[in-house]
Order: sequence, then structure tokens, then C-alpha cells
Amino acid sequence: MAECILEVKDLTKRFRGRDKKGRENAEEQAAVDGVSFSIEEGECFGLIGESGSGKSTTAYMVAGLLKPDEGESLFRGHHMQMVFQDPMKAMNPRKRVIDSISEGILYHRNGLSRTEIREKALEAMDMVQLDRSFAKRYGRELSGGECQRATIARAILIRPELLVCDEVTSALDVSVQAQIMRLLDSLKNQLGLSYLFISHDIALVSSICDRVAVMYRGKIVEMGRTKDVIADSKDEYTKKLIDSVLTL
Ligand SMILES: Nc1ncnc2c1ncn2[C@@H]1O[C@H](COP(=O)(O)OP(=O)(O)OP(=O)(O)O)[C@@H](O)[C@H]1O
Repeated sequence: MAECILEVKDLTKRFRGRDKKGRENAEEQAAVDGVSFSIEEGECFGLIGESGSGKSTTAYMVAGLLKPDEGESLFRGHHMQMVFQDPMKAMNPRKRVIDSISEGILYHRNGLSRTEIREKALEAMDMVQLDRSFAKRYGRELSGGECQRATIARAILIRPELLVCDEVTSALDVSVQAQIMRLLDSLKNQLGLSYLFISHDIALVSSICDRVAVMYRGKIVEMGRTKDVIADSKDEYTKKLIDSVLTL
């Protein structure tokens, strides 16, 4: 049986509301409310739900970017990396691509020389099928898809066991989305990666995720094997979510 790489137990995060003038008020609302799930080694686990359902807040807590009010997220690997929605923001437009990718290893350099780091960054570019000739370009000179390949190269540089992907294809057009999905799928097999794959797009999730959890108003309302959830959802909200895609 595969080992568990991530265990999320009862994660809860509340945010203060704001009044009409934008001032924080005392009233708190749970953006994430008692969320629990686990991810096995080599598994792709999807988190779906409409905008505002708490997916990103969950991802930030898993990645350690946000402190939960209650509950915990236990990562049993060595390295976890997060890839964000907007690759153009994630890549510095004024830095050469090779330098932005190399940043991924600077905190973990383990005595590697600059040349060795550069060689590793070039190997990561090969893995994401970004031609080495792009290394000397500046971030601003890449297309959205190329930029997302570069951010994925940066993320895999330290060989993480888990990649948290938050709407990683939302900013890309459909044909480029498909290429990035194929890339993520092949990296999963090549590197034995596990994914927490967040998306509001059920079609994308069903193309890559082994299991899926559906979030609604901060809670998981349904969880199971992706094909079972899509073919035979038990929860009313999930049914509506799936129907809305199928009738598009
Ligand atoms: N820093 C914050 N301060 C106050 N409220 C927040 C903050 N971050 C998120 N929220 C609120 O928490 C709720 C969940 O937001 P979250 O971004 O996690 O949802 P989401 O499902 O990822 O949505 P989307 O798909 O649009 O990114 C929303 O109502 C949002 O307005």
C-alpha cells in the first residue's frame, strides 16, 4: 500500500469581514471549515469548487503560507512546492529565465557551485520541454505557457515530493492548458510526484486526478475517486456543479 505523503486534519481558517468603508469588523467568517483529507505518494488529489469556496486558502495552509486557526497539515516528505495561477506574476520580468529558475535551489544548495546549480536548472528546463535557448531570455520575453513551464521547472528543481498546483492553467488559453496538463501528467510519472491540484474546472481535474474533493462554503461536501464522483455524485451541490459543466 502507498504511504501517505500529506495528511490534512480539520483545517479551519476564519477571516474578519469588512464594513462598507473597508474597515475590518469583529465578525469572523470561516473560509475553510474543518477540512480533512490525505494524499498518498504518487497520487494526484483534486480540490474543486466554485470561486470563494476556500480552495486557495486550504492550499496556502498546506504550503505553510497561512497559519490555520484550528487543525493541522502534516507533510511527510522533504520538499513541497507551490505553483500559482498567474505565471507572468511568478516570473520576474527583469530577470533572465535561468536565474529565476535557479532561485528554486538557492535555499537548498547543499554546497553546489554556481555552475552545478546552472546545470540543474538547464536539466529542469529539459524536463519541462523549455528549450535551453530560452535560458538567457528575460521573463518578460516569454509567453504565458512558456512562463508556466519555467515556474514548473523552478518548482521541480529541488525534487519535491508534493506539488501544490493552484489553478495553474486558468490564465492560459485552451490549447496551452492541454500542453501544461500533459506536462504535469508526465512529470508525475517521471519524478513520482504527488499533486494537490486545485481547480474550478472539473474537466481538467478529471483528466489528471485520481481522487477529488468538492468544496462548498469552506467545507468538503463530497470526496471519492474522480470517476465515481463525476458519474454518480451523492451530494446535491456536486451534482449541480457537474451538470453546469456538462450542459455548457
Ligand atoms: N486574506 C483574506 N482576508 C479576508 N478574506 C479572505 C482572505 N483570503 C480569502 N478570503 C475569503 O475567504 C473565502 C475563500 O477564498 P479562497 O480564495 O480560498 O477561495 P477559492 O475557492 O480559492 O476561490 P477562487 O477560485 O476564486 O480563487 C472567500 O470568501 C474570500 O473572500
